[in-house]
Formats: sequence, C-alpha cells, structure tokens
Amino acid sequence: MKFTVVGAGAMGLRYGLLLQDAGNEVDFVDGWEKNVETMHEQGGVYVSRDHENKHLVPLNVYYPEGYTGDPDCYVFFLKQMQLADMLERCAHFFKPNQYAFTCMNGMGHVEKLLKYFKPEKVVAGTALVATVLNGAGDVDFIGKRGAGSMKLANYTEKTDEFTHKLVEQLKKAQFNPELTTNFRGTLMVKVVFNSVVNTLCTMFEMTMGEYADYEGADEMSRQLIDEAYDVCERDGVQMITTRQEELDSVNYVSKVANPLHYPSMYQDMHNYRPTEVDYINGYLVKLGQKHGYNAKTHAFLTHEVHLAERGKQRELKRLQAAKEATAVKA
Ligand SMILES: NC(=O)C1=CN([C@@H]2O[C@H](COP(=O)(O)OP(=O)(O)OC[C@H]3O[C@@H](n4cnc5c(N)ncnc54)[C@H](OP(=O)(O)O)[C@@H]3O)[C@@H](O)[C@H]2O)C=CC1
Ligand SMILES: CC(C)(CO)C(=O)C(=O)O
Repeated sequence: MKFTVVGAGAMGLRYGLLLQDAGNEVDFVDGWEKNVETMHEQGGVYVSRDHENKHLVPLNVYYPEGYTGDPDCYVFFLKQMQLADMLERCAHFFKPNQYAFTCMNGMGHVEKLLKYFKPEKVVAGTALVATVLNGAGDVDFIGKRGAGSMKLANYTEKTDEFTHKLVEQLKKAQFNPELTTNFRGTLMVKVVFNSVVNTLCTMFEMTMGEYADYEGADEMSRQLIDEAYDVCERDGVQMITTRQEELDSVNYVSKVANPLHYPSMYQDMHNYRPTEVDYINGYLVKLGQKHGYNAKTHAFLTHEVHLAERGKQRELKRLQAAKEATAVKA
C-alpha cells in the first residue's frame, strides 16, 4: 500500500517507518522547518529504541507545499492544535478516493478531518505506543518491537475492504491492531486513559511507572475515570471497556509496558510548548457541560495544567533574558 504520513514527529515517524519496514511505500510530509531540513541534511532520521542502537534510516520527507504524491491513505499524527493549519496546507494534494487514518490523542481531530475527507474515508483509533522525539530528525521508539497495542474503527462504523487491508499492514508492522465497530466508544477510552496518566505525570513531573507505584494512584485514577465515564454515559457513548478495565489498563501500561515513559504531554511541557490538555480533560469538561454535568476534577486539572504552562513560559523568558545578558557581556 502507499501511505503518506502527515506529521513527521514522534508518532508519525514510528508508524511511517514501521509501515515502510513492512513493505509499504511511505512518504512523510512535515511543516516544522528544522525537522525537515535536518532530515534532508542527514539523509534520513536517527532512530533509537529505548535510547540505544541509534542509527540512520533513510526516508522521503517533503514540505506540504511541494508535495505531489498520490497515496491510498494518509496517516495523521500532529498535536491537536497543529492539525487545522496543516490540513489547510495539505488540501491541494488530497483526492476524494483517499483515506485518512489517525491515532492522535484527545478529541477534536475527527471533525477537522471530516472537512476534507468523506465520512466513509475516515478511520481513527488509539495507540498505546510510547515514542519520544529527542529533537529534529531524531526519534526514540520506547518499548520492544511489538510491545504496544492499538485499536481502530471506521467513522461510519462499517468496515470495508480498505480497513481490512490497513489492519493487515498494521499487523505486519507489529502494532497489534484491533478493529472495532464502535467509533466513539473506542476513542473515548483512550481520552480517559490520557486524562489520567498524561495529565498527572505532567503535573508532577514523573514517569508513568512512578505515578502508578504511588499508593494513592488507584484512588486518584478511579476518581478521574468515574467522572469521565459519567460524562460519556450522559453523552450516550458506549465505552468499549468497563471502568475497572480502564483502571487495569492504566496500571498495566504504566507499570508493565512503559514504566519509564514520560507521556507526550510531559514532553510538551518540558519543552515549553502548549499541551493538548484542552482536547483531553478539557474535552471531557465541555462534554459534561453539554449535559449539565460538572466534571469538576477534570476542570481543576485543566486549569492546573494551564497554570503550569504559564509558569514554564515565565521560566523560558528568564532563561532567554539570562542568555542575552551573557551574550552582551561577552
Ligand atoms: N508520543 C507519544 O508517545 C504518543 C503521542 N500520541 C499522540 O500523537 C499525536 C502526535 O504527537 P507526537 O508524535 O508525540 O508529537 P510530535 O513529535 O509530532 O510533536 C512535535 C512537534 O512539536 C514541535 N517541536 C518544536 N521543537 C521541538 C523539539 N525540540 N522536539 C520535539 N518537538 C518539537 C514541532 O511543532 P512546531 O514546530 O509546530 O511547534 C513538532 O512538530 C498527538 O496527538 C499525541 O498526543 C499518541 C500516543 C503516544
Ligand atoms: C504512550 C501513552 C499511551 C502514554 O499515556 C500516550 O498516549 C502518550 O504518551 O501520549
């Protein structure tokens, strides 16, 4: 199959390179200039696994404006707040027969994709796969090959020949995909997962393993899961897992699969970037409000993350000012 990955960041590179390894033709499109230029200069991307065995892997990477490829399917992996702008930049090469597939975290992306792709061409899912972008052109796959898992569903909840072919390629690439016919119930389970793990690990600057090992973690996770499931139930979402299974998944992924991983939200905070919290905990709050339900723990956490973002911006300004002062002295 032919894939074009839009967003050659941590997850885009992981999906694209492993699909390429599985025998597919893969192109990458990215808008971050330093990333694209670095990969052009290096002749590819540096890939490590669990911080080891760093090696160069060749790839084809383009800016959206210069891209003319014609894939069967796009794979979208951007931060939620980058997607609308990127879709606009890419619109000139989208064709009606092409599919759009994504496993981005949070909610908000599907509506944006539906502005460019017909409902029967949209496939979305979730990825319990941990990846870190060390910097431009340098990615680190966390976890052994084949260790993660993912779920996906057609937006229309009707599978077609293409979906099965996609699943076959994802299996070959060892992503352990599971196809479901419950679109929102599949996606929301991961939103809830991230609303616990990503947000708390970011706030308290800790790995998933450190969080899950805290003796009060189950109580904290359960409070957030309960509130989130109360919201989903009010919105008529049939969750694909029970509350207990969600808690078990938080514990398994944090204690066994990725104990040393700092979730992607932590990576953004640490690098002075805005986080996706409005699309995760914030999304649950808004959905609750629609039904007159106050998801107050999620609202509080959303504020906390925004306060922390503000603190990081102040820290960044201080660092920049100190750097400028040193340069003037020199
Ligand atoms: N990483 C993970 O383990 C997982 C991530 N996801 C989800 O996948 C989607 C894509 O996320 P992900 O692949 O993690 O994000 P990316 O690696 O794509 O995000 C990187 C973006 O951050 C900006 N950036 C600026 N400076 C740096 C720097 N020094 N190092 C790294 N990035 C920099 C760039 O955008 P700009 O220049 O515009 O600021 C770049 O495109 C998100 O929805 C995420 O939640 C889902 C499962 C796991
Ligand atoms: C790897 C995982 C599952 C951790 O929550 C993730 O989704 C992230 O880092 O954003």
